[in-house]
Amino acid sequence: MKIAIMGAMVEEITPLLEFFGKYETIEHAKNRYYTTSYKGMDLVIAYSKIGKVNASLTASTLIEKFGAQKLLFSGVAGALNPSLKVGDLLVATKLAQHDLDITAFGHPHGYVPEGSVYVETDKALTSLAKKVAFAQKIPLLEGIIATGDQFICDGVKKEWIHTTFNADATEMEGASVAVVCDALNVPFCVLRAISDAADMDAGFSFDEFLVSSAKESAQFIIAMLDEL
Ligand SMILES: Nc1ncnc2c(CN3C[C@H](CCSCCOCCO)[C@@H](O)C3)c[nH]c12
Repeated sequence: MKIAIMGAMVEEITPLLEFFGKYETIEHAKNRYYTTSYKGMDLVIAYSKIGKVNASLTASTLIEKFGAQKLLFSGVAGALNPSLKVGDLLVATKLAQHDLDITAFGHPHGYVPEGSVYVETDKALTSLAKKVAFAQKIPLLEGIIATGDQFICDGVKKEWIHTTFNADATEMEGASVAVVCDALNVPFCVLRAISDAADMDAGFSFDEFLVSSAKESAQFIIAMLDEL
């Protein structure tokens, strides 16, 4: 079984590379792909760089070039749900693009013809995440993620995304990974640890908690590998 583990920023995969210790590095399309093996599984690890376009390229490459049969995304996110605090873990049940907008033609936010507002994650992977959380007595929220090519750092935009998509968290890559995995029929999950509240203090909070929250998400992903 070949499993891809993907992040957007180097900080989101560094904890993984440190855990696995030794790996091969393959350069491709201005990206680096790290291959290793773990408990009989072939792993390919990469960070895409920030944003939906970068994430789409990396997710596609992980599947089409490296043959990933499942894809796990690990990273951080901004909280939209007021009950989510820095360090809390969220596993996505479905994801939408909050900045995809052809509402001028009567379509809902996040929708384009032949598409859908939401893409659902793999139910088996989501329930595996819940099982791991239960076993480790870690609170894990199952929720909706709204993705867009913007770092959200003001209350008005935060509330608009929260309300429009009933979203629990926001980030900049998950929904594009979802579209790619759905189109290529690869089971995927998106796991995020909260780094900020997507409000006016988000930049400072993100800077302070990126590394610790990224590590939390990565450690949870490793715990999921042990149960895969
Ligand atoms: N509130 C928020 N709004 C949108 N996304 C997020 C995310 C999730 N990731 C972090 C990173 C955005 C941060 S850019 C930082 C650049 O620093 C580079 C140093 O200059 C991008 O990959 C999405 C955490 N909080 C968010």
